[in-house]
Amino acid sequence: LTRENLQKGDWKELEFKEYNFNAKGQPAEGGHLHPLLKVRKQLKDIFLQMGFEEMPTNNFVESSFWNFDALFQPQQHPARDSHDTFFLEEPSTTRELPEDYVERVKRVHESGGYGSRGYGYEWKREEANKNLLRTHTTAVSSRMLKALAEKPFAPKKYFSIDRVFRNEAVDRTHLAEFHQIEGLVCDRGLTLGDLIGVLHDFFSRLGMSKLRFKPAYNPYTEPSMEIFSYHEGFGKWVEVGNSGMFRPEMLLPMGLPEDVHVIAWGLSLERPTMILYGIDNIRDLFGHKVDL
Ligand SMILES: COC[C@@H]1[C@H](c2ccc(C#Cc3ccccc3)cc2)[C@@H]2CN(C(=O)Nc3ccc(OC4CC4)cc3)C[C@@H](O)[C@@H](O)CN12
Repeated sequence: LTRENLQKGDWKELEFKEYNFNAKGQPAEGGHLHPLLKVRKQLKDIFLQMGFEEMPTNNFVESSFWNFDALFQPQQHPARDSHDTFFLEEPSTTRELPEDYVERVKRVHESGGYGSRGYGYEWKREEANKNLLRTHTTAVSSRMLKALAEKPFAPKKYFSIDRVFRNEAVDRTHLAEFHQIEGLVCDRGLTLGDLIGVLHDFFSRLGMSKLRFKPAYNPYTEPSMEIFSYHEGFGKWVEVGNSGMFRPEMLLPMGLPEDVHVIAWGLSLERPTMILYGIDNIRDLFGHKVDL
């Protein structure tokens, strides 16, 4: 059969096989939910069962003020460098900030207060005004805690699961973005023991009952702890997250009562998903088809 004799209509002379309408068709491939979304739902259900409320995380763009300054993260901290953070060209600066609160944040960075020595550097407003892609969902936590401080105090339990962006070299296990999971409990008189207790409760619901804690450092939490869990499958201890108590230099400028403490912890969505689904290249989570 060539294009010419097809066009000429010679096909009419040809013998065609009868159609067999009883032949079975190709089995249709069923769809399937993306592994990340299944693990996200599983974690959201755990938080809801523990009585946590979800925080509104639908703003990927954030100001350096809420992402760093409000968390008492100093302006010269390496994480605030463009090597680690995606700053926006347009709109490059944030429209408005709560001026009275900004004044208290400036002061606590420069000269401390509330029992803190501060950092003793000249804090710059233009640095705080810079817009960026949020580097952690802790930026949302700071907004929520400030909002809490504006009302008569009532204890709260919040969580968030959403995308965060880091200007990092991408490789087999790192992309420029990942999903951070964060939980926090805000109440009077909370202690490190309460943090350890809520971590045991949370991670046991993920099947991780043996936990170990290691002292760590975050600019916005003191004390801080890395969280490890014994993974039966691998027969070794796996780092499953980070945690701590937000510093007074973060909470008191917001206007929260002095006896109110906040315990918080975080982990990623990709790590557990890759382990639970045996995916060893993070690129198999995004982009092309995942062969399950
Ligand atoms: C730059 O990325 C950091 C990311 C991500 C992370 C780390 C810290 C936080 C945080 C926090 C925080 C601390 C204090 C107060 C508020 C938030 C959030 C995400 C994971 C956190 N990690 C992580 O998710 N590990 C993990 C979690 C669950 C899991 O479950 C498996 C079924 C068994 C397995 C592993 C720990 C490491 O993977 C770490 O190397 C990578 N971390």
